[in-house]
Amino acid sequence: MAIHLGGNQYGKAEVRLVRVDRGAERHAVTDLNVTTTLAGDLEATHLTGDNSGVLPTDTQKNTVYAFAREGVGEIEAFGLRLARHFVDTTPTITRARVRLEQYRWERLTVDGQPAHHSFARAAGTRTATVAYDGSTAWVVSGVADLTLLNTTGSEFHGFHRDRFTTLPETDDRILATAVSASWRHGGDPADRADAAWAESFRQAHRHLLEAFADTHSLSLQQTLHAMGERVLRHREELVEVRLALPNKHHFLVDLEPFGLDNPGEVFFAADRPYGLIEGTVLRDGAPDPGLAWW
Ligand SMILES: O=c1[nH]c(=O)c2[nH]c(=O)[nH]c2[nH]1
Repeated sequence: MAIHLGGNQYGKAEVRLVRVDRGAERHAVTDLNVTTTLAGDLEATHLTGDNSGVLPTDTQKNTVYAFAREGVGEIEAFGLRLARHFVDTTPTITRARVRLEQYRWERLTVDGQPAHHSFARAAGTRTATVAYDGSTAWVVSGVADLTLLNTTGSEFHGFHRDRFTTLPETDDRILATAVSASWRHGGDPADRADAAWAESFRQAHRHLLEAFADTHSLSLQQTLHAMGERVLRHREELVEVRLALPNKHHFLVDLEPFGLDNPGEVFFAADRPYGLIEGTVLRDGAPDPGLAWW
């Protein structure tokens, strides 16, 4: 019986990095969770324990910290620098993927003035995944855990019913979700400036929020499509948006046993189970994704 090694990759998961930029005016903080993943000619280590081609995961972790000494900047650009370094300087490594999560810190204000060095953790995580194969780089940016809620403007009715269906139809419900969204950049991201990455993120994030707020929803699926479509309509550098939207159900509480009505005011917020609505919205003619979703 012949047995052979299949696909494989390795790296350091969840390198927690906090960088303080000690500006003369005020400090800034960058708080990251970085995962590096390398692949290439690694058969020897798997088959014989010959580790001569293995760049240790410990070294990968050290590289993240050492590169941060020079500054981090926007996570997409930081990921590109790391991915290029691993492939371009390690003979056995032909592909690298760097995943970055950025936890957001908002500056405090004191007496209406921005604080010099004090911050509060803000909701939502900014994400980026960079892949590089020695010649081409792919970048996907995104957000995770962005919790949104509409108190009205959401309906759900006309759905298929069978003998197990009990869900009442509604023309007015709470719509709440925790957005995980990733958007793929088209073109060559190689030499994009930090300012361009920052603006692209800011605007994509804004359009997601505005689409959620603006869409009169007949289903969370429809809202998902509206969110992806709006990002692509406004951001020509982006070609694909993938969304995962948990439906954070809010059930109207029956107050009749207490002789009370409930005109859409008192809800039970269930945490599980939840509907999970996932989908991809693409620009027509979007380029091949290559390793973008690796
Ligand atoms: O927006 C929704 N989409 C569904 O597919 C669904 N299913 C369900 O029970 N509630 C909802 N809401």
